[in-house]
Amino acid sequence: MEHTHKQYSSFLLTANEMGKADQAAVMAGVSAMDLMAAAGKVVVDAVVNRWSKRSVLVLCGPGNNGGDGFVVAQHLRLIGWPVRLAFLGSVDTFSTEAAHFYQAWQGEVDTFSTDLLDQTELVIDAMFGAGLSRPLEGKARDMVDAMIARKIPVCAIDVPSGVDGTTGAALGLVAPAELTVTFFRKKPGHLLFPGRELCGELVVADIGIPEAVLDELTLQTWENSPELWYENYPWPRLDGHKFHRGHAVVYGGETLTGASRLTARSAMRIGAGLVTLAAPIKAWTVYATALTGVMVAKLELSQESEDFDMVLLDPRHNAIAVGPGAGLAGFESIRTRKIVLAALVTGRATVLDADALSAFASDPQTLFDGIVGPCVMTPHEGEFARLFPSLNQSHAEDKLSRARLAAKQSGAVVVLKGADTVIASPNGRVIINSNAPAELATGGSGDVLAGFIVGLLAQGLEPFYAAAAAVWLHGEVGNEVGVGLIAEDLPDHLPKVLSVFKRQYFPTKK
Ligand SMILES: NC(=O)C1=CN([C@@H]2O[C@H](COP(=O)(O)OP(=O)(O)OC[C@H]3O[C@@H](n4cnc5c(N)ncnc54)[C@H](OP(=O)(O)O)[C@@H]3O)[C@@H](O)[C@H]2O)[C@@H](O)CC1
Ligand SMILES: Nc1ncnc2c1ncn2[C@@H]1O[C@H](COP(=O)(O)OP(=O)(O)O)[C@@H](O)[C@H]1O
Ligand SMILES: [K+]
Repeated sequence: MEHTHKQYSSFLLTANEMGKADQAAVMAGVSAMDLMAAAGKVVVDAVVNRWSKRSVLVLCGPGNNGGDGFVVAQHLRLIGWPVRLAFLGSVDTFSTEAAHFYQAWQGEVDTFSTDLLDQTELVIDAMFGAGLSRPLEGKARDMVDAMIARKIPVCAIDVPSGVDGTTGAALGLVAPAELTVTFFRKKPGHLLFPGRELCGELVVADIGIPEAVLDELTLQTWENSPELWYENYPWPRLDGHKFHRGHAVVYGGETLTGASRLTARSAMRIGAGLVTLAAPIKAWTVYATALTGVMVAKLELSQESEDFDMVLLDPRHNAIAVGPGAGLAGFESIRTRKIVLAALVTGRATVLDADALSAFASDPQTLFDGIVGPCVMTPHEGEFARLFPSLNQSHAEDKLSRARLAAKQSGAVVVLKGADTVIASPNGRVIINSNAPAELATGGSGDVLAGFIVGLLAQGLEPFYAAAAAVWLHGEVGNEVGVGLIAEDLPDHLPKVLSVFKRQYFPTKK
């Protein structure tokens, strides 16, 4: 992925990177004073946009987040809003800019006391932003406790105080905001749970930091957006035929046959020229009766993995998916492992999902050693914990770092699924997905995702983009179907989503 200008809007900045962007802006001649003034001003714009005039309490912390709060308080006061301000810190330790806006504030400065909430209709949370280093304590904690109990609407500056902007973790107690206004670019913590939910509506505002400062940063984190991959999206060639669109092979298990059928249908829907489902002989009739456009290959009981090798002998079979319904009970687990290793050894693009991952729970290294070509693994948190026990959720690492480390450790693109799916490449690049609705939390929707990915791989999209595009389209289809969604709906609503995507990004394409 090149750092082209077009991709900049989906960059996400960690606290450290935001600090560097800030410094680079100052080096480029923008004054830190102007940045703080602009930050306060855009918060006021967002507040006025959302709420009518009402009595406001601005809670200012000891750092620059608190400095922003002083700017907000003064602006609101000047336009006639009833404003009170409480300050948790000392002007002596304020930065020059924050001290300047402290002096400019024309009202009273109260100390933190929960009594101040009595007549308050809106709180501006300017306690802590990017500089938060430990959970809130003492008066700040008491205040947050009372804000939560009284359910007073909150507008947070940069992040709700207590949320780590880089990881989305809540460092202790946090008052959820209805509106969060952040500056220049989103931060990963605005998209990762629980941060995403605690932010409420998120507004990203320009405060005068020049876009060019991004050139000086080595950025590796993006929000998923077609901006990142639409130029590579594999539309059919006008003069093409089906073999130009790839041939995906999906392994089907013996018992839960629906899973791999969903995968195969989804691979066809997203445009694979051909899809073959390779099924054990015992279940072959089920597959052969249920599938029409998808071809069904028969694997003899005595030599299943050899038969699978035979299917893969055809060099046109260029992408493989193993996992959905593959089977883990007793002997099935050994068979699933063999099928996975047979797929990987071909060096062809492979998607490993569900049972293909769990089958290696006792020996993940054998799986990682087998990865010699392009590979995408799509674990949910449970599968992830089995495969990467040292990185599981009970450890301190955040979702972004866990996915990144897992990709590095395994050599595969790792799609760590959930409401905030993270797509990580072994070279450190990471994409956070943000468009998926909760309705996708239904049996079989992961099987569909595996099908979308293998279908895009078959059409030649590189694994990181294929995973990102599939996850985004999966989210869009989820939104298109909406409430009442079942997994079966997803592939069949894809054409509508694809045509909207095509019209928007390729308005002149036939
Ligand atoms: N482009 C930009 O970047 C711009 C950034 N801007 C704004 O600056 C904000 C970042 O400011 P910041 O770096 O001063 O950090 P901030 O969040 O105010 O807190 C740091 C202070 O809190 C303290 N402290 C930490 N945790 C604590 C705790 N639990 N309990 C008590 N104290 C605690 C910490 O003390 P320490 O941990 O060092 O002891 C330190 O004194 C950013 O979010 C945005 O709003 C804008 O002005 C415009 C341009
Ligand atoms: N709360 C949620 N919001 C958005 N997407 C979700 C949510 N929960 C799950 N998903 C998505 O739904 C899919 C579920 O996949 P998975 O857990 O493998 O289910 P299955 O094995 O039943 O197919 C994943 O793509 C995941 O990211
Ligand atoms: K804040």
